Order: sequence, then structure tokens, then C-alpha cells
Amino acid sequence: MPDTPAAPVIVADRPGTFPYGVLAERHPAIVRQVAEGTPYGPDRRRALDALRTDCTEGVITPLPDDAHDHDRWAAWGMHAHAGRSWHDVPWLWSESWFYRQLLQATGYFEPGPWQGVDPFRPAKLAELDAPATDDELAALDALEDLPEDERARALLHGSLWGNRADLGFRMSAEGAEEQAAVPALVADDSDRLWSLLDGSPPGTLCLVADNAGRELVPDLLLIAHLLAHGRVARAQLHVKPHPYYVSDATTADVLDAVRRLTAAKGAAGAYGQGLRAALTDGRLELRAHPFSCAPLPYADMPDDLRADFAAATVTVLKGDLNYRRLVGDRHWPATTPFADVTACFPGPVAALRTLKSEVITGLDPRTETTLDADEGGRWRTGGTHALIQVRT
Ligand SMILES: O=P(O)(O)OC[C@H]1O[C@](O)(CO)[C@@H](O)[C@@H]1O
Repeated sequence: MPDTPAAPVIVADRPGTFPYGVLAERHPAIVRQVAEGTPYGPDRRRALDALRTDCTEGVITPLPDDAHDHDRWAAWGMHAHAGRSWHDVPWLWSESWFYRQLLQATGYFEPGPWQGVDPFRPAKLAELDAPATDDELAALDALEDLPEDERARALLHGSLWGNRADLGFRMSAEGAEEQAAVPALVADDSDRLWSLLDGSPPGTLCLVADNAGRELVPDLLLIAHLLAHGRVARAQLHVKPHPYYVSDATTADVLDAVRRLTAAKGAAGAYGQGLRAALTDGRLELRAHPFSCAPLPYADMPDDLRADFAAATVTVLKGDLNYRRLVGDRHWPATTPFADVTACFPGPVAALRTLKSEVITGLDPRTETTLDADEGGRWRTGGTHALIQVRT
């Protein structure tokens, strides 16, 4: 990292702060939502109740030695954090640990009736099947009359603002969307992104997905468009190997989204057909690397994932959590250059994110001052503002 001194890592140890609230309020609410969403039996309910207490009052207790991913979590620092409060370890670590414990409580990994049952599926399907999705798919027909580059820009913004489809966030941010009269980009390097996607011969796009449903659909539309118009020859879509952060996308969610598109009329249906063809002939490849659910920044990624990103024309990281992992989840001054804090990423990288936590870099000082003056700190966490930041 150029001579930018590393800022402190975020820890959720101060009551009244956003990270603290996520552990103390959002997590127990998510446990309640999961228990209400699926008719688990008494034993699973007891495990969920125990987690609701443990994640607010407990300490980090290592996985059993025979857990399928014990060694992985040991390598990710589990024993180093053993016995400490969830509030005293890095926030990123604590959050990721919560979702691992939630799958433990629901029996997701264990042989038995609940193995492989996504505890968030009811919420994901309700969102994907919402009438609003029909409206968004129907709106695609109007894009067909636009020149290709304007259509590409519209789909890029669809993918960006799709990031508001974060069901975990929605639970505690009722009305956030309505508040934003004019959605504003606090940083916009999209021209740099297009220059990367104008190269010849066309290369490979890596898109690291975030939320399923109404975020994943516009991500897939963007990929379908870039493939169909020869802006990229191949695309790698990185999803999660198991449910994570409520609505993060898994392979099952990709299949649901492609099915939803393929079943639609008009342009949406054609996009669906194009995606099915790209998946079957290999131009669109799915990846579900275990590190995508790791409690660690991308700087610590393993070599095979690093090789994927190094070989890409550009890697697009979607969403707030991926942004935090890209910049190391630290209290950076907002004006810290984006290129400095992303120097460790192995290839050109673009962040498409709506702001839902305090971490931010690469801002123009006037932008920060104006936003603070107009909105206090709300612009950082309310999901009402977004950014497109690119390091070539
Ligand atoms: O779905 P996204 O965009 O990664 O947002 C994740 C949200 O969850 C958080 O981890 C807080 O729980 C924040 O990063 C953000 O508010």
C-alpha cells in the first residue's frame, strides 16, 4: 500500500455506533425473522433462541473439531478470538461468524431434514416474485430503442441501484428508499469502467455478486448485455457457496433469477434465453469460492481467487460488504485515495455500491463537507447514496 498509513480496523465495541447496533439489534432481529419464516421444530427453535442470546451477550466459542469447516475457520482466526466478546473482535469477523452460527442453529450443514435448506429463501422468493419485479422487467422493453451505449449505461445503473435490494438492511431501514428524492452518486468513475470494457479483443469480466433477487436480476442483465454486444468474451459470476448476510446470492438464487427472466415476456425473456445459452456454452461461468464467505478483507484472499481476478479485464465488486472487504474495513478518512487502499487488488477493480455503512474512501473533500452539512452522517449508512469507483 503506497505510504498511506493504515487506519484502525472497525470494531463494534462502542454503544450508539452503527456497527454496535448491527450486532446488538439487527442480528437478533434476523434470528427472529428466520424463526418466523420457516416452521423449524422445537430443537431448532431452542438453537435459534440460544444464538439470539449468544450473539448479544456471549463470547466467541470455536466450532466443534469435527465441523466440516473447522480448519478453515481456524485459519481465519477462530481460536485467536475464542473467549472474547463478539463486540471486541473485528466487526467484519463478528458479522461473518454470526451467519456461520445461524446456519449451525438451523442445521444447514448437518445431515438431516434441514441440511441445505436456505433459512432466507422465503424472504428471497417473496422479493423476487414481488410485483415490483414485474414492473422492472417490463421496463426493459423501453431500453430496446436506445443506442447500445445508452442501454449499457442504463443497465449499469440498474445493477448499481439494485444494491438497495439488501433484505438484511431493509429490515432496519424502513422508508430509506422513499427519502432519497434524487439518488446521488458521491463518486462516479463509470467512464473509466467503460474504457476497460471497450478493449479489443474483448476479455473476461469478473462480477462478484451481492444480493439475490432484485439486485441479482440487473447484474445478470448487465452481464447478458456485455456478452451479447461483444464488450466481454466471457464472464465469471462469483456467488456464495451457502446462504450469507440474509440475501447474498447463491447458485440456487442465480437459477431462480434466470428462471424468472426466461419466463418473462419481451426483452426480459430474451435476456433470460441469452443467459441460459451463456451458462450452458460456458461464456458465463459460476464461481462459489469459500473465501467469499470469509471474515477477512480481500487483501488476504487465497492464490486461486487472486489468479481469477488477476486474469480479468475488470472485477466488479457489488455492494457494501464487498466494499468494506476491498478497503480493509477500516476507519479511513473519506478523502483517502481509492487507488491507495485498493493497491493490493490483483487486477483492475470497480466498486458498485450503495452506502450502507460508514466505511468510505476516495471522496472529494467538498463532497464530504457538503454531504455532512446537508445530511449529517445519514448519507453514509442510509442506502440513499451510491458510488462507482474504479482503479485500473
Ligand atoms: O448487501 P450489502 O450491500 O453488502 O450491505 C450489507 C449491509 O450489512 C452490513 O454488513 C451491516 O450488517 C453493512 O455492510 C451493510 O449495511
